[in-house]
Amino acid sequence: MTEIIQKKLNDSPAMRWTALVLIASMMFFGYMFVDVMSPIQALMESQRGWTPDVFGTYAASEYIVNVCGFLIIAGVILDKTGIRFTGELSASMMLIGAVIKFIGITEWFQTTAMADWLNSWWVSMPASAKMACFGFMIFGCGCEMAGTTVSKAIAKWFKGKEMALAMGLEMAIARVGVFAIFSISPIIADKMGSVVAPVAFCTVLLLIGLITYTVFTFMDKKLDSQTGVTAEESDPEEEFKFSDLGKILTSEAFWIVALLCVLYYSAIFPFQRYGANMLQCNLDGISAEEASNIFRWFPIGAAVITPFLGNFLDRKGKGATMLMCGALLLICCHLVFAFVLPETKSAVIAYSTIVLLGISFALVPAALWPSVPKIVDEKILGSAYCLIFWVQNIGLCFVPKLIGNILTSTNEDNPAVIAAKEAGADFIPYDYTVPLIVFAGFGVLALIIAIYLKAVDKKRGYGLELPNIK
Ligand SMILES: C[C@H](NC(=O)[C@@H](N)CCCCN)C(=O)O
Repeated sequence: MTEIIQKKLNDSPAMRWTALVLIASMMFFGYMFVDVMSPIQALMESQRGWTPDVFGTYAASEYIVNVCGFLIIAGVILDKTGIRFTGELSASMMLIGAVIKFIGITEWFQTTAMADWLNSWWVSMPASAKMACFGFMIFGCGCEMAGTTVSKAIAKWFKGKEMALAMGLEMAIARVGVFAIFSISPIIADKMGSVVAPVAFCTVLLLIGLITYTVFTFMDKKLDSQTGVTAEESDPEEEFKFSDLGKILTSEAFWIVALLCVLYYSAIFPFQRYGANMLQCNLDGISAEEASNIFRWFPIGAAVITPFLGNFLDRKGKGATMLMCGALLLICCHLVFAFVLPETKSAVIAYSTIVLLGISFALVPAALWPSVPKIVDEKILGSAYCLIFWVQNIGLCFVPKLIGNILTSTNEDNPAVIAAKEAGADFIPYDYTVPLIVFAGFGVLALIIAIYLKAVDKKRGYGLELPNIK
């Protein structure tokens, strides 16, 4: 008897890589929007009165609704409705949030009655900042939900194929987005003479992201029709149930990965906020722009290396070992920044440590996210990713504030800081030793958990050290 083997859409490399480009575009534009204001903080202060404190509140607003439980609901939505609906919902929320933020910072909005009312309470936060925070909260819900949806979509399209490479490429594309917006946001603001222009630009890009994801949903529908997955045919045994959430939360492997994730990323994304200033404080006589130029090799280094490590993971495995190496590198880098750089003030050491940190930022994400499908069932993968993001978001929301407080309190008696403040200097030479030790401390805990994960994997046989390509 002749068996007819039907080729599915994701069996074609061209089709599955096209799908990846479509979904990664949405995340590329999303990550651009996240950091659109970061390089124009000084302009926001002069044009809209956003002090560093206002900026801190604005940055935390991205995560606050997620931390309050939205990501748990997002996981249920993802597992109950699937990647097509959730992706569209996420992209739409990102766009709606962006539009609110755009309106909030326009010249026109500042003249409205609503702005007068917003200015009448919590007066240290200007009306523009309150509206921007509100928009950023909605955007943040969409962006994090999109991040988990994209991981689930890649796991679906690349299972048994180049899954880690695809996840690595998606993250690399997103990091290039951060690099790109750091470079072009000040140029657009300068050319158009307003902080509104870069935000408007990124809002339009988010609309394009919604369109690219919509195109992907048609491809995904076709894939489902080929694999025979339809709403009517779905097996009740295979359907997501609320009790599955309990299964995830009582799984030891889930908590190991979630804790590793929050500890590692707490020493990365919050550090990203202070990194350029830390370099300026530790290298004598360099400008903020020169410090940023050194620092931007960090996301770019990670972007270049992540796909190669993803490819290595697909073919050779060694995921748990990669997590350990990444955490170890992170500790070494933060300790070099804390103790070696202030003594040597060497640009070579600064550059090489930034590149090494970039390698760490490639090793851990490249191994962490593709490991999740190995420890949880596919039907609860969306919820698992969302719950991991939820635990991670708690760190991302509060660690920047913690580091800010530590930086302020450990520099209260610093003569150089006092003198610079008294002189009204633009640049304050902070001593970053204690915040950097705290970052290294997160790394030490992450390393201990990574070692434990490797031992658990050996005992339970999750296959974290095995290649993905079968
Ligand atoms: C894939 C992973 N993304 C995350 O961890 C997000 N929860 C946080 C994104 C931060 C920007 N808002 C990554 O980028 O490695």
